[in-house]
Amino acid sequence: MTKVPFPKLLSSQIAFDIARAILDGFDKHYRLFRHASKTAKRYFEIGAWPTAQQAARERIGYYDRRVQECVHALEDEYAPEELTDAVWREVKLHYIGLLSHHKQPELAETFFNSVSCQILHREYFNNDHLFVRPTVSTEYLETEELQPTYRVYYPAADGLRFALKRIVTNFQLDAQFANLGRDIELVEARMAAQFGLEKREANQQLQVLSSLFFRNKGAYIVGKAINGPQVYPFVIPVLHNRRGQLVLDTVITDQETITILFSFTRAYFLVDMEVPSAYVQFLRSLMPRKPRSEIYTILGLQKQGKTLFYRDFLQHLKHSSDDFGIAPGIPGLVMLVFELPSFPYVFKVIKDFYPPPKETTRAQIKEKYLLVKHHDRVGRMADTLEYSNVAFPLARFSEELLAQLQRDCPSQVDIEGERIIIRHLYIERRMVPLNIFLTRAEQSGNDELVEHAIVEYGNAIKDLVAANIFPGDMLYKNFGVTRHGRVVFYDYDEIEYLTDCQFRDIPQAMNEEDEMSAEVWYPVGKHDVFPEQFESFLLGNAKIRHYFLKHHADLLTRAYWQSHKERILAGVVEDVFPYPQQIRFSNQAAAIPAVYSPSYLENLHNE
Ligand SMILES: Nc1ncnc2c1ncn2[C@@H]1O[C@H](COP(=O)(O)OP(=O)(O)OP(=O)(O)O)[C@@H](O)[C@H]1O
Repeated sequence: MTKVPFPKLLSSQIAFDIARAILDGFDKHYRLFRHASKTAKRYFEIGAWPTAQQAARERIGYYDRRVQECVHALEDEYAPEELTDAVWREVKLHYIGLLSHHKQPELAETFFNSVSCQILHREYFNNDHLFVRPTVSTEYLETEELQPTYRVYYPAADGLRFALKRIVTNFQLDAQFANLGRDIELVEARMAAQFGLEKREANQQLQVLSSLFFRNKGAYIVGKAINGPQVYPFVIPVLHNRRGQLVLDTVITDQETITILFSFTRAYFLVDMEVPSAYVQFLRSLMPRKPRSEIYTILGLQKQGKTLFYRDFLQHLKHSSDDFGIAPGIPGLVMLVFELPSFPYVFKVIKDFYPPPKETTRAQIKEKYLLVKHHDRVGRMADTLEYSNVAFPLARFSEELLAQLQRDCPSQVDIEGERIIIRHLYIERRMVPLNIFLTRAEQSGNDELVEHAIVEYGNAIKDLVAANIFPGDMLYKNFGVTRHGRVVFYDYDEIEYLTDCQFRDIPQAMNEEDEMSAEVWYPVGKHDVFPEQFESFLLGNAKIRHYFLKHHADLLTRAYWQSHKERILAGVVEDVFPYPQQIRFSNQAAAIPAVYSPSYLENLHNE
């Protein structure tokens, strides 16, 4: 490709118009995105859970729709020969100019890339034509903003209780609290005990993000307390009680629990943000180990998350020297999974052929992965990033991996000089496969760990059930254990909606021959599930069997599955708590100050 010199003058007539059209496309996208966050507040106030879930799902598709709209508009307006690379360079320069007062420049740059990648040829995918690196700074952007990103409260002036009350009432939720005064006292007591704020340093303050975080049936107040050099993150979940009144359910102060709340295994939050980069910066101060890419993603800005992830990946490649190889564990029948040991993610490529008993197609597998992307992942399904045409350095692929890719996924692999291009892949957080985790725990004689893993495994299945997901294949190899010891499902090709499954008891054998038969002698429909059968393929190991039956024997009964299916069909949206039950105020009588009378506690439990 001949290099076009940097333009001394912007001379293209159409470049400005194209830049303007792309930015208008982005602005429309972000307007609708913010609108969805605003309506989330209303749905929360009135408890319209199914509508809220539906709206959250729809929002995920907004971005691609706006990109397509913009691409079509440009293609309609301009002939391909007008969109030369010289023109596109000027488009980018105009675009940079247009972003100088923009509040979401990083997102607008990504939008520019998404549109450009559909119009330009691959050979122009470089920083002259796209934002391979960010150009417009997001630093201190919010100082120009009308609404501050976070509000500051000074407990020293009027007391912690008053500050907390103002924090909650400033959100102006249009719904009744059951007993806000009582809840505030509970928050105050726990914060005082855990943060030790009674020793007041001159800078003592509470900083609270100005918008609530909505997800499922909860709204979350996110902030931090500052006292001298100490910073204490906190999150206060606001929920509805059984009577539809609002309650402060707890205050989460533990860093790890806060990190899990923002985990890659959960649905995206809806947050009304004028300057998203300022939200990301604030959240990073609460969770310094969480990459910015994951924070953008959990805020529903998943394209930005994907862009940043890819930049981080390229940087990591540059600064590492280990080789890509097959991921440890039992190889998949439909996926070839590989890893770079120094990088905490795995890469999954759909194979070209699937041996029996798999009956599926590439399109069906992609559909299942898409289903998970749009569904509430309830902390139990890993989010995946989907990429097309990813280039890797060929020299860093182990021989075994290269041979397997060429054997199992020939349609997905192209070798271009020193690069190997994979046409389509999913990237997902690396976990320890549960089968490996259990074997290691057993070999080390650590029964507590085996029990923990089995309790978590059953809880993972139960959370999925509550979210209307039947995992299909529940073998341990299809689940992983996260850094925080949580068990998460990651094999989606056999996933079904629970409400599409027929849960059945194994029929009584009519004769001895059937009874003794090693084969299934009764007719089985495509969506039939026989929970009694789980025992034979899950509980071969005596220790695992013991712990499973101790904690999750109900999963082996048809009644369990059927009753949950009926609840979902009746329109019940189950509560799934993204934090431990023990820390809920209603479950923590012991931690409640003695001033509260027993009848007071009783009332609290009844709500
Ligand atoms: N996120 C992950 N972290 C670590 N290892 C993983 C991850 N995802 C998959 N693996 C490894 O790759 C293997 C195959 O992955 P996966 O179960 O997704 O493939 P599959 O082809 O759908 O499997 P199946 O044959 O059960 O349908 C797993 O058994 C596990 O060892």
